[in-house]
Amino acid sequence: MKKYVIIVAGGKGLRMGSDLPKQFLPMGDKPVLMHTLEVFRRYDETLQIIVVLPREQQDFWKQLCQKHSFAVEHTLADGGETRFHSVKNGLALVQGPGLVGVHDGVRPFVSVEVIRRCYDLAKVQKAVIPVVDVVETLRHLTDTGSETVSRNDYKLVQTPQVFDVELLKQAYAQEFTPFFTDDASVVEAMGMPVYLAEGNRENIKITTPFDLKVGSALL
Ligand SMILES: Nc1ccn([C@@H]2O[C@H](COP(=O)(O)OP(=O)(O)OP(=O)(O)O)[C@@H](O)[C@H]2O)c(=O)n1
Ligand SMILES: C[C@](O)(CO)[C@H](O)COP(=O)(O)O
Repeated sequence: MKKYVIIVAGGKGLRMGSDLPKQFLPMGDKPVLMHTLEVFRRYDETLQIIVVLPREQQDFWKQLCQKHSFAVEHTLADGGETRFHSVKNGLALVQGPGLVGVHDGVRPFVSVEVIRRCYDLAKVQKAVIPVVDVVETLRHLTDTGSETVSRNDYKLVQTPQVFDVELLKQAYAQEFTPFFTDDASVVEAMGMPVYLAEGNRENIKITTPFDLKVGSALL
């Protein structure tokens, strides 16, 4: 069965507040995005990797790849206005049946085991996402204040989110709404169930300078 991953790195990184887009920030000996691609290549030599980057950053990325002698084969797609539009641009390069994962370029600490688990389960379940437990107490904001809710009723959602190709293409043909904050929400909007798999706690999304410090410690 043919397998693809769309690695989205088309955002602005506003919360990082750095001049250099966060996917290119160095972590250890190489940029964040290279770490991410390497985990997926370790998972599967034959996986077709599609990286989504803003068009104006693509030449810079190619220069970085040369500088680091980065040999993980991939194709490039143009970033879009939102994550939804970036995924849609990547999906346009996916031809033929199979499984397609969507992964945030700024989640370099996903484990090979979690990637494998999600792709393996998706062969049967068609739509699989990695999740982890909430480890802190959660409060819900109400009109009058706030109230404790049961954390056992919630999960934190990670990527890669893996789908049957046809299903994800159908889902992404829908009109965009701001409610679509991940790929599962897009698939669910068609009335399709999403299967939860165990993620890994280190699989953080590098969003703020603090996350970058945590990431450097995790290397
Ligand atoms: N138009 C967009 C917006 C986001 N992303 C990607 O989606 C992932 C998760 O988004 P987030 O961490 O929020 O990245 P940014 O949107 O870049 O960050 P911010 O919200 O702080 O600007 C990132 O890999 C980001 O590059 C994307 O490909 N295209
Ligand atoms: C897809 C995601 O990483 C799952 O947790 C998350 O929803 C991305 O949100 P962002 O606002 O685009 O960072």
